[in-house]
Amino acid sequence: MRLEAVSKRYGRGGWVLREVHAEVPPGATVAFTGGNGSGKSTLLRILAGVSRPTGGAVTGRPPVVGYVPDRFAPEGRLSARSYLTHMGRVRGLGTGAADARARRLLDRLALVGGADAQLRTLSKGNAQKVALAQALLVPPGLLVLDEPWSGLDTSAHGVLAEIMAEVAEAGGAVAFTDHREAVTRAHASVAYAVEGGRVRPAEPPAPRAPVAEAVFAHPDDGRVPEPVDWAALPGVRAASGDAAGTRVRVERPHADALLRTALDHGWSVAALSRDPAPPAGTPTPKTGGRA
Ligand SMILES: Nc1ncnc2c1ncn2[C@@H]1O[C@H](COP(=O)(O)OP(=O)(O)OP(=O)(O)O)[C@@H](O)[C@H]1O
Repeated sequence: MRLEAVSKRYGRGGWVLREVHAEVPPGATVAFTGGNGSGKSTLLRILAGVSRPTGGAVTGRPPVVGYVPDRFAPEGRLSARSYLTHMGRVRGLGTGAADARARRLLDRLALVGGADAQLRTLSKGNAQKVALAQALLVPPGLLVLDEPWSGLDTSAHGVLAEIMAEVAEAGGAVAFTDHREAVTRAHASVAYAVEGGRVRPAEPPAPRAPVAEAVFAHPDDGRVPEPVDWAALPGVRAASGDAAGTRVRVERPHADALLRTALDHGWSVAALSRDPAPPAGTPTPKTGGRA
């Protein structure tokens, strides 16, 4: 997907984006970084197709787009599960398939209050989990995430990183914004800087190193380890919890530092692999169908 000389102004206001050139290729994870008001959200809305550029062209947008806006404040008595099932049907799934997919996603994201929580009762972070689930009901060819880490709890950070990696590994493109350099470096394969409505390629993130995978568990002596924001540590690609413990994929040059951090926080190393298999359950993006 490509933006060519894209410009945007709202009504008769000043130019928010000027002559933007950017590429979001299949399999890439593209970060747009910049200060408040620089135009990042406007750019992501144009990428997602929910806002039209005033000038220029957008080409090659995949047919299935998942979009998570920076703010999602749903109203209403509908439960998260019913809402997602409805949205799944709007996206062309049968009721059974939509419901099953909704429940699996809400389980994976650990929606507090469960799938039957009413939308209007959700906290910011839990509403964001519903927005993310909605974007993934049909595996997207393009996943657009506006400040996706803000508001999410630590365990969801890991799941989000894992989901982004899965979409890219399945050949989809991911575009996201974040203010933090470390997050951009850990998760992006391509980066652009947005400043005053101009967009330029940022210093390319370090080439992707081979990964190792560690599983951290509670020690046998009954001590409770301190929480760690695994996804924010240097080189961490994904972190998630399962029956064995917390599973963290990290670029190999950062593996020793990760182990030190885990041990310093009272975690026990339950397993370590220098050559792990790709993540299970990698979805295949649809190349046709409704967006
Ligand atoms: N719907 C709108 N109508 C008018 N002006 C808007 C609208 N949306 C955004 N703007 C203006 O466009 C500019 C860029 O806003 P945008 O939200 O794209 O920036 P941002 O980089 O995402 O900011 P932040 O990091 O604070 O979310 C701002 O000056 C903002 O006031």
